[in-house]
Amino acid sequence: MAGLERVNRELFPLRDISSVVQLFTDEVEKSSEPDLALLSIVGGAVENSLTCHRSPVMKDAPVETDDDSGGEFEIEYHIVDALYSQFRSIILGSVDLSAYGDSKYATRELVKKVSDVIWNSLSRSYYKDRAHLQSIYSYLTGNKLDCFGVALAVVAGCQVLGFNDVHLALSEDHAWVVFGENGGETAEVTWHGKGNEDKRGQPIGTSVGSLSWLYVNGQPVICDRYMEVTALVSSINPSFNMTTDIKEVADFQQQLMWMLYDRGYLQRYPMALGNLGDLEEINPTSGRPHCSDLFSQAVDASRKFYNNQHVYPYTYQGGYYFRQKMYKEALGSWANAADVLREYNYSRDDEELYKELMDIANELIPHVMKAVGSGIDAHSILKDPECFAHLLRLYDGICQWEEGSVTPVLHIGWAKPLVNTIAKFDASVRAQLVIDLQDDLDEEHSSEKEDKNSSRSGTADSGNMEKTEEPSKVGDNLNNNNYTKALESDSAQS
Ligand SMILES: FC(F)(F)Cc1cc2c(N3CCN(c4nnc(C(F)(F)F)s4)CC3)ncnc2s1
Repeated sequence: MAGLERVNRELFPLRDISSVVQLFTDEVEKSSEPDLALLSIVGGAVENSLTCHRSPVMKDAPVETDDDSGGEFEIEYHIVDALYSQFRSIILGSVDLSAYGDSKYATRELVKKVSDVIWNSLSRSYYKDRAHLQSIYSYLTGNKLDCFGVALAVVAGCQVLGFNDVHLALSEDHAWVVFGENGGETAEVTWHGKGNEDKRGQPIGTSVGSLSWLYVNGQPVICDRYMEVTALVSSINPSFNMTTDIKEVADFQQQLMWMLYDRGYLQRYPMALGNLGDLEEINPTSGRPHCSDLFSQAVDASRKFYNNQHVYPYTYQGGYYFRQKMYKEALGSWANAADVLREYNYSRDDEELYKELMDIANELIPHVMKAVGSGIDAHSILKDPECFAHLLRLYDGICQWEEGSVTPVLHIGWAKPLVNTIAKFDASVRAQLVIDLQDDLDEEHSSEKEDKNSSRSGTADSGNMEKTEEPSKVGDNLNNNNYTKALESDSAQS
């Protein structure tokens, strides 16, 4: 049954955010499942009308516009109805259901067919990373979708065909679908990254590739219809250009996210909690949890539902602390992010995460060292052994990420900022370092990476190094090898 009959036509034409929020609220509160195609079309229409021909407000100083220069959009019912019918007819017209048996559950062939229908109707060549390509509105009006948008459109297409077992599966940098009687089947439906052959139709690899962050060690966010609405709302993009956001779109997204949050649809979705935290940091909603609570809820959700295998909750949180100049807490979050990495092998599919860690290690931390180096910070980081421990835990986690990986992670570009950073810490702090040598340390080094999923999940927690029967005071050793000379010469230069 076409979703539009049930839509409250009095809301149209949609002229303000509250009417669009009402439409989304009606959809998630109605007895049957929310209609993904309808919501993606409406959300995309609002986003595109406000970001693609507007007078922008500066990203870091959203000005309250008393006139309605910011909020002007008008979405007519007949436009939404036409686009919705167009999507339905594309899907229903291309898929001959009789060819897929009479099972009420989707088959791999059916999922692949829907993916082909979307895939083959995309423009030949366009800049895939551009903003505003995530919605079915973009697909219908511009034949363009980004990687996430293709996956969402496939799930929406399967919903049109009546296969409500097909759901979105999300890692931190990829999307695929689950389907079948108990959702036990998986299938690639979109591409990933640049220059990689797509694997559409194939199940998610169980090979060594599945030890890469890209598939989050078998801990993806498996969506139900409501979490799929959360994913499409979370993918709303308020950017006008690299430096400017459209405040009305951010407000629109924020209000939708709180509506979904109140219904529990962000509870098992760490990145959505992180996105809402970012929005709240920029523009706090009175009476709502503080953004730092949302970042903590994202961390807790990853620990509770995903075996702490997600990295982004810690980098969302670390980024927040960094912006608030809470540098010790930032180092702690970044070290916790690196603890997650230990479980993974670095693979060429993990570039996005590599860039994130490069930025932390080689841009943000040097910035912290400069900021505290000028002595303004009384309880200086540089005299605090726990900060030093966080820093070492961060780098040790990156090293362990590299261990057993076919692709190296670290290179000289990492070593120079590292040496500089360590050199900034007081010698007295470095001398306090006691390395906790586990008895089985040498066995661990010889064991294959496969053991990663076994014993290592209990890695160092807050970096407190306990005394063991054979402590080796690294501080002393530092003074009689060329490592120290490197430190001294380097610090002499800086
Ligand atoms: F589907 C893919 F392939 F696109 C993978 C997904 C990404 C993503 C997301 N993102 C990606 C991470 N992202 C981040 N923004 N800041 C981040 C941090 F580095 F600060 F942690 S991570 C923005 C929102 N937000 C909600 N859901 C998803 S599903």
